[in-house]
Amino acid sequence: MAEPILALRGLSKSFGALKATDDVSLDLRPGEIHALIGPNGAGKSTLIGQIAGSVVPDAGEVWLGGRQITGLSVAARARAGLARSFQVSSLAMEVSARVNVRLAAQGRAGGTYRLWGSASRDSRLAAAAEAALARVGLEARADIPVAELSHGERRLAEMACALALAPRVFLLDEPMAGLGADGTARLTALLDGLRHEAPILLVEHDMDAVFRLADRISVLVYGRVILTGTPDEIRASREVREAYLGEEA
Ligand SMILES: Nc1ncnc2c1ncn2[C@@H]1O[C@H](COP(=O)(O)OP(=O)(O)OP(=O)(O)O)[C@@H](O)[C@H]1O
Repeated sequence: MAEPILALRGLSKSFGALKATDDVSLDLRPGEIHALIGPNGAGKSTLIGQIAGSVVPDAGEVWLGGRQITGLSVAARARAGLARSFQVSSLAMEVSARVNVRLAAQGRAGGTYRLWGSASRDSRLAAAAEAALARVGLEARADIPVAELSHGERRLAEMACALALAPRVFLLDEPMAGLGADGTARLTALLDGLRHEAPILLVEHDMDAVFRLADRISVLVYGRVILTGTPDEIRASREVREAYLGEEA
């Protein structure tokens, strides 16, 4: 079996007496979409925070490509190849998607704004930005201020920013939230192809999207992974149905 690109080992985080995540271990393998599902308050966002570096775990380790990154800052993890997006919009609203995506590409290449970037470097970054915009299908809307884009288009612009980072892993926290049927269909098609560029850890409440996209699903309940399996295995589990899926399964 392929080595995992992202490996979580025994991640725990308590807030006072509440164990938000409790000894969570899971792997993200090359080419896969691994969905993390669970009821409200199960600890999904806390887990994503521990992976991305915004939440400091009480115990446990995060490994990326065979390197332990548990002690690294959010920025250092992003540079190491973790692209987190969604839930909180990170786009600059007053400028275009193209400018946002170019800034993301520039951040990846050299940190902050540089006045005198070399011409070849600039054209490389511009090409990376154009490729990302094309990949999400936003070329025709790329010069409109983000504030004037639809909600679904903003999600695609955020994905283009993440793509411009050429990440090793995508961490997506409820990307379908607030999208209509068209937006969900567009984003589902995009994510479906994206898994081959970098594997995706997907936190999502939209069960149709999860069961359509996921290669494997982990079910988190009260901070613990009660089962990891294929969509069919998750559907067939009585424990999961009782704990979470109810009549939806
Ligand atoms: N900073 C914090 N301080 C105190 N409690 C917190 C904090 N962050 C999260 N919690 C609590 O930890 C538990 C897990 O929350 P978390 O947001 O990780 O769950 P979730 O599975 O992402 O939920 P949802 O599906 O509603 O987004 C909840 O009971 C929440 O109230």
